[in-house]
Amino acid sequence: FSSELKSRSKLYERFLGEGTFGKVAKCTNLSTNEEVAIKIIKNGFNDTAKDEIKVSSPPSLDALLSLVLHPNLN
Ligand SMILES: Nc1ncnc2c1ncn2[C@@H]1O[C@H](COP(=O)(O)OP(=O)(O)OP(=O)(O)O)[C@@H](O)[C@H]1O
Repeated sequence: FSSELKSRSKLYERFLGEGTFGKVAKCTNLSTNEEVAIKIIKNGFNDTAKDEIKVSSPPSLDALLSLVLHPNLN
């Protein structure tokens, strides 16, 4: 997959690991020099990947407070 990553201006550096849904590679964004981990999702796991992106987005302060202050919790 390294040629595809290069074409998106990311430099593939090394393989980091493999999970159930895909492989993870360490890359550098050549326009910002930022180091990133890129997960290449296996075919057939598109929906799972979308769920994972939702989970990794930080919740808002309001969302966290609504959990802490929920009337059913002591
Ligand atoms: N941001 C990261 N930095 C360094 N290594 C990472 C990073 N993300 C993933 N890895 C490596 O890639 C491996 C696979 O990650 P991935 O998220 O695909 O699977 P997992 O969460 O370990 O397991 P599963 O897919 O079963 O949930 C990890 O075990 C880890 O070694």
